[in-house]
This record gives sequence, C-alpha cells and structure tokens, in this order.
Amino acid sequence: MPCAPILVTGVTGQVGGAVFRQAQQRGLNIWAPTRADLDLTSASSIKRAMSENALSAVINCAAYTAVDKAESEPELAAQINAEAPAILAAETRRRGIPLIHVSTDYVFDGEKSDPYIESDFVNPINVYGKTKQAGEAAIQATQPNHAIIRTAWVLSASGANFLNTMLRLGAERAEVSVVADQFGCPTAADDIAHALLTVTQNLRDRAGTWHFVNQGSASWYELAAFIFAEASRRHLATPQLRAITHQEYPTPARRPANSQLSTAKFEKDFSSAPRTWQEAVSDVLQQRFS
Ligand SMILES: NC(=O)C1=CN([C@@H]2O[C@H](COP(=O)(O)OP(=O)(O)OC[C@H]3O[C@@H](n4cnc5c(N)ncnc54)[C@H](OP(=O)(O)O)[C@@H]3O)[C@@H](O)[C@H]2O)C=CC1
Ligand SMILES: Cc1cn([C@H]2C[C@H](O)[C@@H](COP(=O)(O)OP(=O)(O)O[C@H]3O[C@@H](C)C(=O)[C@@H](O)[C@H]3O)O2)c(=O)[nH]c1=O
Ligand SMILES: [Mg+2]
Repeated sequence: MPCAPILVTGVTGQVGGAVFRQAQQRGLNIWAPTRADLDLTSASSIKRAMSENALSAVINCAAYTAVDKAESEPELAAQINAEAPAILAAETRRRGIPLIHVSTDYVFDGEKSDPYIESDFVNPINVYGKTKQAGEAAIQATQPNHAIIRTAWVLSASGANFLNTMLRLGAERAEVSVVADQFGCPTAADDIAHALLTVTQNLRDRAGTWHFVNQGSASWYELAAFIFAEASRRHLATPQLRAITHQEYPTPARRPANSQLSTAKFEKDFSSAPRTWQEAVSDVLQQRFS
C-alpha cells in the first residue's frame, strides 16, 4: 500500500517551498495546499483540509513572519503562530501521526553569551517571538509525538529575507547602514528543508526540540558584508557598508542581541552536521544570480 501523504503547510514560503521541492526529488508523497485550501486563521479550514486525506505526518512551515508588523497585529500573529499549531497538534494526535513544527531563535531574549541549547529558558522579547513560543508550548502540552525544529535567519534565492533586502538596497543606494550588535546564525532554507525531512523520516519514537542552523555566527553587518563581497565578485555594483548600533536603526520590534543556536543535539541524534553559513549563503547567491 502506498504511504499516505505528508501534509506540508507554507509551500509558498521559503522553507515550505524547499521542503516541497526536496520531498518531490526524494519521491515522497506530499500534499502541500496553499492558504486558499488550508487557512491557518480558521480552525474549520484546518480541520476540513486534514479530513480530506489520510496523512502520514504534518510538517508545519507556515507562520506569520513579519517581525515588526507583528507588534501592531498581535492577534493575527497569535492565530497563525500559536492557535493554528495547537489545532494541528490536536488533529495530528487524534490521527496518531507526528507533527514536525518549525520555530525560531527569537523565542530567546538574547542575553546569553554562548549559543543557546534546547533546554535553555525561553523569554521572547517581541510579539512574533511570544506567539512562536506559545505555539511551541501548545504542541508540547497536546501532542507527545512531535518535533520542534528551531532555526534562524532564513535565506533563500527568492524569498522575502535579509539577503534580498540587502541586494535591493545595495542597488538603490550609495550607502547602506546595518546593525553590528545583533548576532545569530544565517541559515539556508534548503538546509532547513533537508533537516526537516531527515527528522520526519527518522523521528521514530523520539519527541522533542532540536536546533538546526548553519555553522558559525555573524552579526547582520557581517552577513551584509559577506553578501556584498560575493555580489562584488560577480561584478555587481555594491554600496558603501556602514556598521551601526541597533539604537541607530530603530524598529517597532526589539530583537535579541545574541540568538546563536547550538546544533550539538541535532548532530548527535540525527548523525548529520550542517555546513557553514558562508557555504550556504554562497549557494543561495549562486541560485539567485543564475
Ligand atoms: N524567515 C526567517 O528568518 C525565519 C523563519 N523561522 C520559521 O520558519 C518557518 C518558515 O518560515 P519562512 O519559510 O521564512 O516563512 P515565509 O514568510 O517565507 O512564508 C510563510 C508561509 O506561511 C504561509 N502563511 C501565512 N499565513 C498563513 C495562513 N493564515 N494560512 C496559511 N498559510 C499561511 C504563507 O502563505 P502566503 O504566501 O499565502 O502568505 C507562506 O507560505 C516559520 O515557522 C518561521 O517562524 C524561523 C527562524 C527564522
Ligand atoms: C533593512 C535593514 C535592516 N537592518 C537591521 C534590522 C534588524 O536589526 C536586522 C534584521 O532585519 P530583518 O527585518 O531583515 O530581519 P528579522 O525580521 O529580524 O529576521 C528574523 O525573522 C524572523 C522571522 C526570525 O525567525 C528570525 O530568525 C530572523 O530571521 O537588520 C539594518 O540595520 N539595516 C537595514 O537596512
Ligand atoms: Mg523581517
């Protein structure tokens, strides 16, 4: 009997799109409805979509990801990032299938100086982070058969992300200023997708939270400098890049000063080590310019 499909949400996004493409390459049976067929703001839409098919697992890649806008739309962000995962948790539990859920480094406050491990205290400092943390908590309380994969600073060739913002601003302006006092782990959507499929296929009776990011860390400024150096190598015009503090770049949402994640647990449990962020970002730029 062929295996029932894996439901993947967020297929029009960076991570969901990459999961969909890689799953197809692996010959997996995937069902990836868009928002029109599965609207995460509607409990009845989620339940209806899930009852249309027998499913073997759910990978939830959809989210409200506009960090600054979330500060003025907290209810909508909570519906998508907290209430929808709670419903997915209840529905997957009822069906006896695992829920693989994507979460974020922004569940941490950024006060730690070392990379965060999975058991570290969560203390989100913005609305987006609070709603993502509430989603994690709902899943942990409802569905024993789950994997929460926290990732960070997601980049892809076509998505709405920092890399594409920098390339756009770099083409428009002579000078670009970027904060140099917030540190994290830039990560390619393709690498996260690979990790999510590895977890989905090897979860067995394990449950829990794992961190997955590309290796190494950078400030947003260092990431911008790397992106422009690679662009310049390809003979594109690049701006003067200026390092600033986060106080010099006021935003509606506060962001953690250090949200590096340790991947030691993922590497041990899934026998797989991520590549460096520089390799991953080079790859994204290669795709972007080809
Ligand atoms: N982007 C990042 O830097 C990071 C992301 N993450 C997490 O990774 C996951 C994937 O993020 P990423 O791929 O970057 O996200 P994107 O912003 O690229 O995509 C979000 C996806 O969610 C879908 N979505 C939003 N609202 C709804 C809704 N009401 N009903 C159905 N679908 C909806 C969007 O659909 P539509 O196209 O219709 O809007 C889109 O497919 C998320 O859980 C996010 O929190 C974690 C760390 C960093
Ligand atoms: C556009 C721009 C941003 N910045 C700063 C603002 C901010 O501190 C930092 C990054 O801004 P962005 O809005 O691109 O990134 P942000 O939305 O904070 O990215 C986050 O998204 C969510 C979904 C996550 O889960 C996180 O892991 C993280 O990737 O760069 C500058 O300093 N100069 C600029 O020109
Ligand atoms: Mg953003």
